[in-house]
This record gives sequence, C-alpha cells and structure tokens, in this order.
Amino acid sequence: EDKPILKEKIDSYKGRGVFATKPIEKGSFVLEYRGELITKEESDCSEGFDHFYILVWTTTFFSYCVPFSIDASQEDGSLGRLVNDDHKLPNCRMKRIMVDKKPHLCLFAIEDTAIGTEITYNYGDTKWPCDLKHI
Ligand SMILES: C[S@@+](CC[C@H](N)C(=O)[O-])C[C@H]1O[C@@H](n2cnc3c(N)ncnc32)[C@H](O)[C@@H]1O
Repeated sequence: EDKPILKEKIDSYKGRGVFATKPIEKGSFVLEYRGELITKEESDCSEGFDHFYILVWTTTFFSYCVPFSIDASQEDGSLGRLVNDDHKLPNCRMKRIMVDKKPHLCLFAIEDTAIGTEITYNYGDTKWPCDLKHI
C-alpha cells in the first residue's frame, strides 16, 4: 500500500501523475516504484512488455556495471508507476534500498513539498521511460 499522502490526478499534457495530499518533508520516504524485478535482457527482448512503465537502472557490482529493470506494466493501483519526469527541478530522487538482498526502488523527497504539488523525479539522461544510472 502507498502512504495516504498522495493521489493520482490527470495532467492534460503528461497523462496521469501523482500529487501530494499532505505536506512532505525534505528527506522523507515518499513511495516505492513497485513491480516485477526483471533483467535488462528480459525487458529489451520480450514482446508484450509495456516499456512505458519499465524502470531501468544500473548498479556497480565488483566494478562491473549491471543493468536491472522493474516492470510495472501491471495496472495494480500502485502510484510509483505513475510518477512523471522532471529533468530540471524534480522534488524527489530515486534511491535503491536493499531488503533481504533484493533491490527496492524508492522515491525520497529532496525538498519540502506542499499540498497539491506534483511528485516528480529525474528519469535520467536518455529516452523514455526511466533510465537511471548507478543508483
Ligand atoms: C512511468 S509513465 C508515468 C505515468 C504516465 N503519465 C501515465 O499516464 O501513465 C512514463 C510516461 O509518462 C509520460 N511523461 C512522464 N513525464 C513527462 C513529462 N515531464 N512530460 C511529458 N510526458 C511525460 C511519458 O509519456 C512517459 O513515457
């Protein structure tokens, strides 16, 4: 379950987005980008994946650069998959948290965020959807 501090709303240009319904303090946990952990190869090769909702990131592992993906193409009511990009002034940052040796991608506020503000993070330098480097 996502925290009851957020709601989904339509923005005419970006489609659906996620907005704060309570003030969010800088540094606090906002939500998890939930979905199925898959390899980069699976997300590149498989037909039928909705690339719109696949988050890709790389992790440095013993000096190797290892790509991972989370497939959030299921309409499961979770909000992480609906957070839009802001390359210039995002109010959140994605961090990788390890729980039981499994990575969880979580958004944290990088500034105090007022009620009604859209939650955003920087997807990365490359094309849609999200391509995060070394998190
Ligand atoms: C992970 S989805 C985010 C939720 C999406 N807005 C929706 O309605 O389902 C990523 C897609 O949202 C749209 N999007 C995200 N940020 C955007 C932005 N700043 N401007 C325009 N479209 C954006 C793009 O189409 C992108 O491929």
